[in-house]
Amino acid sequence: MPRPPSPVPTELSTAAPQVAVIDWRAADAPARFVHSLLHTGFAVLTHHPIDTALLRRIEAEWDPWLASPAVDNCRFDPLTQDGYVGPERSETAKGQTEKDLKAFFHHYPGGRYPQELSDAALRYRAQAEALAAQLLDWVQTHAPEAARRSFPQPLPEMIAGSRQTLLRILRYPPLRGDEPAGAMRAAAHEDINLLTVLPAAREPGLQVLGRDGLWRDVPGDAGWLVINTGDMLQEASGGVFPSTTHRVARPVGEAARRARMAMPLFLHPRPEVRLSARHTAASYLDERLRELGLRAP
Ligand SMILES: O=C(O)CCC(=O)C(=O)O
Ligand SMILES: [Fe+2]
Repeated sequence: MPRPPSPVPTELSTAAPQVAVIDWRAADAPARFVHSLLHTGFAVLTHHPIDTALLRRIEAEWDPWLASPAVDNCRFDPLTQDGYVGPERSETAKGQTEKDLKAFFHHYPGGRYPQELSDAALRYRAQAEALAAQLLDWVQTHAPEAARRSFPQPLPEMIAGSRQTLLRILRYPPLRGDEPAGAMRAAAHEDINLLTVLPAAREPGLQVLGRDGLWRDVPGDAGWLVINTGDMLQEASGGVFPSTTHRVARPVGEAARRARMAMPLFLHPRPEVRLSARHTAASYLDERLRELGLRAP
């Protein structure tokens, strides 16, 4: 007797959409990329044009630099928003109480850059910015009609000539064991900008919050590129593109003894660009930086 078909497990029928892994060179990459952003806020690209040897070089020189006294010459300036922020001052994500277990350096075009380091991070920045602009074109072309009607101007025009795009080089130090119980490497948060380009870190930890309320690891083999939408794209699209909550989980076991490096590029419009009836890019950023404690209230 043939067996009756087994019922579809409920976990499957209610499963949140998965982050798509897409070959950047494929003819259908733009449409699949935008589809994944719409449904998960994230997409992962393989075979992309960013030089991965350059990324390894940046890790090798910035890992010791971010843990050295040299950072004292380049501390964060709240006016220019660039420079080094140490673990003692690090961000407190919106709605969280513990500081993140991380140190980072912010770089803006024409801004400060450690003179003792090579220009590897600047060369990566140029590559990531060019790719981000291309991906924003993909979003504009394949956005649903409702999002396109909502954009106050075409997305590529919002970034033309922008000097607000931020390169952040992050070092999450090895855990010492005395960290506050609730502290994460990066607590649950959303990014503020339009799109984020994030080369997959060599250490695990990046997780995305699904619509079902479950945390899932973002697929991220070495050499892959993680892209996510930020609050500004959500705002400009009238909520059609979600800005998805993500975090970097606190490591356990062997991984806790290793530092983790990451280098997201946050694509920002020019400050005067209107995102919605309520906000320009500048007013939106200002509100969010105050919440993060990176600008005086
Ligand atoms: O370290 C990572 O992989 C992600 C960092 C991140 O989400 C951020 O800095 O906004
Ligand atoms: Fe983030």
